[in-house]
Amino acid sequence: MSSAAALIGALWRTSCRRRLHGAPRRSSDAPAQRKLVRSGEERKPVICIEGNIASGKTTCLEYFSRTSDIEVLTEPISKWRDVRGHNPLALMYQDPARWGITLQTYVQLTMLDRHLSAVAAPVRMMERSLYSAKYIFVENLYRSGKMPEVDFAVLSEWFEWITHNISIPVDLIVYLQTTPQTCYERLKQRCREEEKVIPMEYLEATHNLYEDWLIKQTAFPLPAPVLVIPADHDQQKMLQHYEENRERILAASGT
Ligand SMILES: Nc1ncnc2c1ncn2[C@@H]1O[C@H](COP(=O)(O)OP(=O)(O)O)[C@@H](O)[C@H]1O
Ligand SMILES: O=c1ccn([C@H]2C[C@H](O)[C@@H](COP(=O)(O)O)O2)c(=O)[nH]1
Repeated sequence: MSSAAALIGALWRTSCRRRLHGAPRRSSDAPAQRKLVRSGEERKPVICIEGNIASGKTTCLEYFSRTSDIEVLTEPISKWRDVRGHNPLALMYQDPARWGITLQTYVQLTMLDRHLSAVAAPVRMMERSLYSAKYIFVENLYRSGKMPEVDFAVLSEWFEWITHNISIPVDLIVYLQTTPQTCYERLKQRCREEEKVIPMEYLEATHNLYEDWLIKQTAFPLPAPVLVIPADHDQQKMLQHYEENRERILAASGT
Protein backbone atom coordinates (compact mmCIF):
# COMPACT_ATOMS: atom_id res chain seq x y z
CA MET A 1 0.00 0.00 0.00
CA SER A 2 1.17 3.54 -0.71
CA SER A 3 1.79 4.49 2.93
CA ALA A 4 3.63 1.34 3.86
CA ALA A 5 6.67 2.86 2.18
CA ALA A 6 6.29 5.89 4.42
CA LEU A 7 6.54 3.69 7.47
CA ILE A 8 9.65 1.92 6.24
CA GLY A 9 11.51 5.21 6.45
CA ALA A 10 9.85 6.09 9.76
CA LEU A 11 11.69 7.12 12.87
CA TRP A 12 11.06 6.12 16.46
CA ARG A 13 10.60 9.44 18.10
CA THR A 14 8.97 10.91 21.20
CA SER A 15 5.57 12.17 20.17
CA CYS A 16 4.76 15.39 22.05
CA ARG A 17 1.15 16.25 21.23
CA ARG A 18 -0.69 19.48 21.95
CA ARG A 19 -3.16 18.97 24.86
CA LEU A 20 -6.17 21.25 25.29
CA HIS A 21 -6.58 22.65 28.78
CA GLY A 22 -9.23 20.69 30.65
CA ALA A 23 -9.85 18.37 27.72
CA PRO A 24 -10.48 14.71 28.54
CA ARG A 25 -7.52 12.42 28.22
CA ARG A 26 -7.00 11.51 24.59
CA SER A 27 -6.02 8.13 23.25
CA SER A 28 -2.96 9.56 21.54
CA ASP A 29 -1.72 11.29 24.70
CA ALA A 30 0.23 8.43 26.26
CA PRO A 31 2.99 10.15 28.29
CA ALA A 32 6.29 10.32 26.41
CA GLN A 33 5.05 7.48 24.23
CA ARG A 34 7.59 6.62 21.56
CA LYS A 35 5.69 6.17 18.37
CA LEU A 36 6.37 5.60 14.72
CA VAL A 37 5.87 8.83 12.82
CA ARG A 38 6.17 9.67 9.16
CA SER A 39 9.66 10.98 8.56
CA GLY A 40 10.87 13.88 6.45
CA GLU A 41 7.57 15.71 6.37
CA GLU A 42 6.27 18.88 7.97
CA ARG A 43 3.31 18.18 10.29
CA LYS A 44 0.08 19.63 8.86
CA PRO A 45 -3.33 20.01 10.54
CA VAL A 46 -5.78 17.13 10.13
CA ILE A 47 -9.55 17.54 10.59
CA CYS A 48 -11.79 14.47 10.67
CA ILE A 49 -15.43 14.80 9.63
CA GLU A 50 -17.47 12.37 11.70
CA GLY A 51 -21.17 11.48 11.62
CA ASN A 52 -23.65 8.70 11.20
CA ILE A 53 -24.19 6.87 7.90
CA ALA A 54 -25.62 9.29 5.27
CA SER A 55 -25.43 12.26 7.66
CA GLY A 56 -23.86 14.42 4.93
CA LYS A 57 -20.10 13.98 5.45
CA THR A 58 -19.25 13.59 1.76
CA THR A 59 -21.41 16.58 0.87
CA CYS A 60 -19.62 18.64 3.53
CA LEU A 61 -16.22 17.56 2.19
CA GLU A 62 -17.27 18.42 -1.35
CA TYR A 63 -18.03 21.92 -0.16
CA PHE A 64 -14.64 22.36 1.48
CA SER A 65 -12.83 20.77 -1.48
CA ARG A 66 -13.63 23.92 -3.44
CA THR A 67 -11.07 25.70 -1.27
CA SER A 68 -7.68 25.25 -2.82
CA ASP A 69 -5.71 25.16 0.43
CA ILE A 70 -7.59 22.16 1.80
CA GLU A 71 -6.92 18.57 0.82
CA VAL A 72 -10.00 16.38 1.09
CA LEU A 73 -9.88 12.61 1.62
CA THR A 74 -13.18 10.75 1.41
CA GLU A 75 -13.64 7.28 2.94
CA PRO A 76 -12.03 4.57 0.78
CA ILE A 77 -15.44 2.98 0.23
CA SER A 78 -14.63 1.90 -3.34
CA LYS A 79 -11.95 -0.36 -1.82
CA TRP A 80 -14.42 -1.76 0.72
CA ARG A 81 -16.73 -2.64 -2.19
CA ASP A 82 -14.01 -4.18 -4.34
CA VAL A 83 -10.91 -5.85 -2.97
CA ARG A 84 -9.52 -8.10 -5.69
CA GLY A 85 -13.03 -8.70 -7.01
CA HIS A 86 -14.68 -9.27 -3.58
CA ASN A 87 -17.17 -6.94 -1.89
CA PRO A 88 -16.62 -7.13 1.89
CA LEU A 89 -19.11 -4.28 2.53
CA ALA A 90 -21.94 -6.24 0.87
CA LEU A 91 -20.85 -9.46 2.57
CA MET A 92 -20.86 -7.78 5.98
CA TYR A 93 -24.44 -6.50 5.55
CA GLN A 94 -25.56 -9.94 4.29
CA ASP A 95 -23.97 -11.89 7.17
CA PRO A 96 -22.32 -9.66 9.81
CA ALA A 97 -21.37 -12.55 12.12
CA ARG A 98 -19.30 -14.18 9.36
CA TRP A 99 -17.97 -11.16 7.49
CA GLY A 100 -17.86 -8.35 10.09
CA ILE A 101 -14.24 -9.06 10.96
CA THR A 102 -13.28 -9.30 7.30
CA LEU A 103 -14.71 -5.87 6.50
CA GLN A 104 -13.44 -4.22 9.68
CA THR A 105 -9.92 -5.60 9.24
CA TYR A 106 -9.84 -4.09 5.79
CA VAL A 107 -11.42 -0.81 6.97
CA GLN A 108 -8.72 -0.59 9.67
CA LEU A 109 -5.95 -1.13 7.12
CA THR A 110 -7.33 1.33 4.57
CA MET A 111 -8.04 4.01 7.20
CA LEU A 112 -4.51 3.61 8.58
CA ASP A 113 -3.24 4.04 5.04
CA ARG A 114 -5.31 7.24 4.73
CA HIS A 115 -3.94 8.63 8.02
CA LEU A 116 -0.35 7.88 7.03
CA SER A 117 -0.46 9.12 3.45
CA ALA A 118 1.55 12.23 2.61
CA VAL A 119 -0.45 15.45 3.04
CA ALA A 120 -0.57 17.37 -0.23
CA ALA A 121 -2.01 20.73 0.99
CA PRO A 122 -1.60 22.99 4.06
CA VAL A 123 -4.71 21.42 5.70
CA ARG A 124 -6.22 17.95 5.43
CA MET A 125 -9.91 17.18 5.92
CA MET A 126 -10.78 13.50 5.97
CA GLU A 127 -13.97 11.51 6.24
CA ARG A 128 -14.13 9.51 9.46
CA SER A 129 -11.03 7.94 11.02
CA LEU A 130 -9.38 4.83 12.36
CA TYR A 131 -11.03 5.76 15.67
CA SER A 132 -14.66 5.75 14.50
CA ALA A 133 -14.10 2.48 12.63
CA LYS A 134 -13.31 0.92 16.00
CA TYR A 135 -15.42 2.93 18.45
CA ILE A 136 -18.58 2.98 16.32
CA PHE A 137 -18.65 0.13 13.81
CA VAL A 138 -16.65 -2.64 15.48
CA GLU A 139 -18.24 -1.76 18.80
CA ASN A 140 -21.72 -1.86 17.30
CA LEU A 141 -21.17 -5.27 15.69
CA TYR A 142 -19.91 -6.64 18.99
CA ARG A 143 -22.52 -5.08 21.27
CA SER A 144 -25.38 -6.17 19.02
CA GLY A 145 -24.18 -9.77 19.29
CA LYS A 146 -23.24 -9.93 15.60
CA MET A 147 -19.50 -10.19 16.12
CA PRO A 148 -18.03 -13.19 17.97
CA GLU A 149 -15.96 -12.29 21.03
CA VAL A 150 -12.78 -13.73 19.50
CA ASP A 151 -13.15 -11.51 16.40
CA PHE A 152 -13.68 -8.47 18.62
CA ALA A 153 -10.62 -9.42 20.71
CA VAL A 154 -8.39 -9.76 17.63
CA LEU A 155 -9.57 -6.44 16.14
CA SER A 156 -9.09 -4.75 19.51
CA GLU A 157 -5.53 -6.09 19.81
CA TRP A 158 -4.74 -4.74 16.35
CA PHE A 159 -6.29 -1.35 17.12
CA GLU A 160 -4.46 -1.02 20.43
CA TRP A 161 -1.14 -1.98 18.89
CA ILE A 162 -1.58 0.57 16.10
CA THR A 163 -2.63 3.45 18.34
CA HIS A 164 0.10 2.75 20.91
CA ASN A 165 2.89 2.40 18.38
CA ILE A 166 2.03 4.66 15.46
CA SER A 167 1.32 8.37 15.64
CA ILE A 168 -2.13 9.08 14.13
CA PRO A 169 -2.41 12.87 14.40
CA VAL A 170 -5.91 14.37 14.47
CA ASP A 171 -6.31 18.05 15.40
CA LEU A 172 -10.07 18.50 15.29
CA ILE A 173 -13.16 16.34 14.98
CA VAL A 174 -16.14 17.97 13.27
CA TYR A 175 -19.25 16.03 14.28
CA LEU A 176 -22.22 16.36 11.91
CA GLN A 177 -24.97 15.70 14.41
CA THR A 178 -28.19 14.33 12.94
CA THR A 179 -31.14 12.31 14.12
CA PRO A 180 -31.23 8.68 12.97
CA GLN A 181 -34.48 9.55 11.13
CA THR A 182 -32.70 12.12 8.96
CA CYS A 183 -30.00 9.57 8.11
CA TYR A 184 -32.61 6.96 7.27
CA GLU A 185 -34.25 9.31 4.78
CA ARG A 186 -30.93 10.33 3.20
CA LEU A 187 -29.79 6.72 3.08
CA LYS A 188 -32.91 5.75 1.15
CA GLN A 189 -32.47 8.69 -1.18
CA ARG A 190 -28.81 7.78 -1.85
CA CYS A 191 -29.85 4.17 -2.52
CA ARG A 192 -26.45 2.45 -2.28
CA GLU A 193 -27.05 -1.19 -3.23
CA GLU A 194 -25.26 -2.78 -0.22
CA GLU A 195 -27.13 -0.55 2.26
CA LYS A 196 -30.69 -1.41 1.23
CA VAL A 197 -30.89 -3.88 4.13
CA ILE A 198 -29.98 -1.30 6.82
CA PRO A 199 -32.89 -0.94 9.28
CA MET A 200 -33.67 2.12 11.38
CA GLU A 201 -32.43 0.25 14.51
CA TYR A 202 -28.94 0.02 13.02
CA LEU A 203 -28.80 3.79 12.52
CA GLU A 204 -30.12 4.32 16.07
CA ALA A 205 -27.39 2.09 17.48
CA THR A 206 -24.58 3.84 15.57
CA HIS A 207 -26.09 7.23 16.47
CA ASN A 208 -26.05 6.33 20.19
CA LEU A 209 -22.43 5.25 19.98
CA TYR A 210 -21.48 8.51 18.27
CA GLU A 211 -23.32 10.49 20.95
CA ASP A 212 -21.63 8.57 23.78
CA TRP A 213 -18.23 9.09 22.21
CA LEU A 214 -18.41 12.71 21.00
CA ILE A 215 -21.18 14.42 23.03
CA LYS A 216 -21.37 12.70 26.41
CA GLN A 217 -17.66 11.83 26.10
CA THR A 218 -18.11 8.83 28.34
CA ALA A 219 -17.42 5.90 26.04
CA PHE A 220 -13.94 6.17 24.56
CA PRO A 221 -10.94 8.54 24.60
CA LEU A 222 -11.12 11.54 22.32
CA PRO A 223 -8.22 11.85 19.87
CA ALA A 224 -8.93 15.60 19.43
CA PRO A 225 -11.33 18.40 20.47
CA VAL A 226 -14.83 18.19 19.00
CA LEU A 227 -16.79 20.83 17.06
CA VAL A 228 -20.47 19.92 16.78
CA ILE A 229 -22.47 21.10 13.74
CA PRO A 230 -26.21 20.32 13.81
CA ALA A 231 -26.85 18.68 10.43
CA ASP A 232 -30.56 17.92 10.10
CA HIS A 233 -31.07 21.06 7.96
CA ASP A 234 -31.53 21.22 4.20
CA GLN A 235 -28.51 21.49 1.95
CA GLN A 236 -28.61 25.26 1.56
CA LYS A 237 -28.74 25.84 5.31
CA MET A 238 -25.92 23.34 5.79
CA LEU A 239 -23.70 25.25 3.36
CA GLN A 240 -24.38 28.39 5.40
CA HIS A 241 -23.40 26.53 8.58
CA TYR A 242 -20.18 25.36 6.96
CA GLU A 243 -19.34 28.89 5.87
CA GLU A 244 -20.11 30.24 9.37
CA ASN A 245 -17.86 27.58 10.91
CA ARG A 246 -15.05 27.81 8.36
CA GLU A 247 -12.86 30.08 10.52
CA ARG A 248 -13.43 28.02 13.66
CA ILE A 249 -12.55 24.85 11.82
CA LEU A 250 -9.38 26.28 10.34
CA ALA A 251 -8.43 28.14 13.54
CA ALA A 252 -8.92 25.03 15.65
CA SER A 253 -6.62 23.20 13.32
CA GLY A 254 -3.94 25.74 14.15
CA THR A 255 -3.76 27.50 10.77
N1 LIG B 1 -28.44 18.67 4.13
C1 LIG B 1 -28.94 17.72 3.35
N2 LIG B 1 -30.26 17.67 3.10
C2 LIG B 1 -30.79 16.71 2.32
N3 LIG B 1 -30.06 15.74 1.70
C3 LIG B 1 -28.74 15.74 1.91
C4 LIG B 1 -28.10 16.72 2.74
N4 LIG B 1 -26.76 16.47 2.76
C5 LIG B 1 -26.58 15.39 1.98
N5 LIG B 1 -27.74 14.95 1.45
C6 LIG B 1 -27.96 13.78 0.60
O1 LIG B 1 -28.03 12.67 1.48
C7 LIG B 1 -27.31 11.56 0.94
C8 LIG B 1 -26.17 11.20 1.88
O2 LIG B 1 -25.23 12.28 1.91
P1 LIG B 1 -23.66 12.01 1.95
O3 LIG B 1 -22.99 13.33 1.87
O4 LIG B 1 -23.29 10.97 0.95
O5 LIG B 1 -23.53 11.41 3.43
P2 LIG B 1 -22.35 10.58 4.12
O6 LIG B 1 -21.09 10.86 3.35
O7 LIG B 1 -22.31 11.08 5.52
O8 LIG B 1 -22.74 9.15 4.04
C9 LIG B 1 -26.86 11.97 -0.44
O9 LIG B 1 -27.83 11.55 -1.38
C10 LIG B 1 -26.83 13.51 -0.37
O10 LIG B 1 -27.05 14.11 -1.61
O1 LIG C 1 -15.80 1.10 9.95
C1 LIG C 1 -16.76 1.19 9.14
C2 LIG C 1 -17.00 2.33 8.42
C3 LIG C 1 -18.07 2.37 7.55
N1 LIG C 1 -18.87 1.30 7.40
C4 LIG C 1 -19.97 1.33 6.45
C5 LIG C 1 -21.15 2.17 6.86
C6 LIG C 1 -21.72 2.63 5.53
O2 LIG C 1 -22.51 1.59 4.98
C7 LIG C 1 -20.47 2.80 4.70
C8 LIG C 1 -19.90 4.19 4.81
O3 LIG C 1 -20.80 5.07 4.33
P1 LIG C 1 -21.09 6.56 4.86
O4 LIG C 1 -22.42 6.80 4.31
O5 LIG C 1 -20.05 7.39 4.23
O6 LIG C 1 -21.07 6.63 6.32
O7 LIG C 1 -19.50 1.90 5.23
C9 LIG C 1 -18.65 0.16 8.14
O8 LIG C 1 -19.41 -0.83 8.03
N2 LIG C 1 -17.59 0.13 8.97
